[in-house]
Amino acid sequence: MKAAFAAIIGRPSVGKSTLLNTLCGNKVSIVAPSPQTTRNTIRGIHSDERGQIVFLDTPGFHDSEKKMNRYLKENALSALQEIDLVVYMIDPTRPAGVEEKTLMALLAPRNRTTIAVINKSDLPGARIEQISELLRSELDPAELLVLSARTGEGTEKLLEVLYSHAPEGEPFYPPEYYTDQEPGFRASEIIREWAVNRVSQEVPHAIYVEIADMEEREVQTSAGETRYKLWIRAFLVVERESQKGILVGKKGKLISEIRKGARKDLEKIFPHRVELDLRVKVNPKWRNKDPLLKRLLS
Ligand SMILES: Nc1nc2c(ncn2[C@@H]2O[C@H](COP(=O)(O)OP(=O)(O)OP(=O)(O)O)[C@@H](O)[C@H]2O)c(=O)[nH]1
Repeated sequence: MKAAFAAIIGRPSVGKSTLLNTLCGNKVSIVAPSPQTTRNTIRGIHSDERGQIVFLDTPGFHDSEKKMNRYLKENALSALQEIDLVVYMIDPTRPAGVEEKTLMALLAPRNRTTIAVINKSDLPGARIEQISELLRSELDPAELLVLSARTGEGTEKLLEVLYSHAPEGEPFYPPEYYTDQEPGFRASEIIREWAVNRVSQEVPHAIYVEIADMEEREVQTSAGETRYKLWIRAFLVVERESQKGILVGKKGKLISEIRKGARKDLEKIFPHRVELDLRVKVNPKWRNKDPLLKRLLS
């Protein structure tokens, strides 16, 4: 089995998110808050019989050009310490510019395998030959691939190359973290935790969380790009009206605090922005209602 942490690095709009979506699918993958990575967040995971590649978001490299420059100046290469493989993406329809050269100089392989990927091969006007030459002279990557993250052409080959360079090892994350049921359960646990920690006496025991809806929605950014957000509609269910009043709080202050806190934590484990619609409702004596209890405990 192979297992590796890989960073996808490149200038803004080079196609990093598109590539990740193509490689890992858009399905919501939930990640255990595991200590495996400290400075990087997980953007996607690919697992199959070959092993597992965990794609990491390296802070700073993908923000605005301005932020990226500042980041490069501060030379925080330490963000790459935990990484086995670097996928360096380049857009052959744009002039290479200073940023690109700085990035290449920074990434020029030291103890790490760098795979150069020329994206957007489907576009006319892609100067693939010139960019390949530049990559060979400035970066000297272990592999050089041409692909289209959008159409998927060439992306299977990239996976092959990644697995061939990945070190031997057991998967970092068990596949059951990525099943369809799991995200709902984890989401309800996070919301419940925020609620029970904000109330006292008998109220915490009277609360359960019902996830009414959970879906990924496409959103168009102002730049006309497609992003995904996770939309969750959930209920905090209590036994009595008085408990509902406590949870809602004065002018809805408490429920709003719970919602905001839970949302932040949900965004730590889901790869998308989260929108949380959270309400309180009463289900009298739910604890005595056997079928419901069975469902909750099963
Ligand atoms: N034609 C074509 N367009 C692509 C391809 N890959 C990405 N794009 C487009 O390029 C734009 C930027 O893609 P993203 O995946 O958002 O780029 P990104 O690198 O994640 O961008 P940041 O999050 O800003 O760093 C989008 O409009 C994509 O649809 C490709 O292979 N071919």
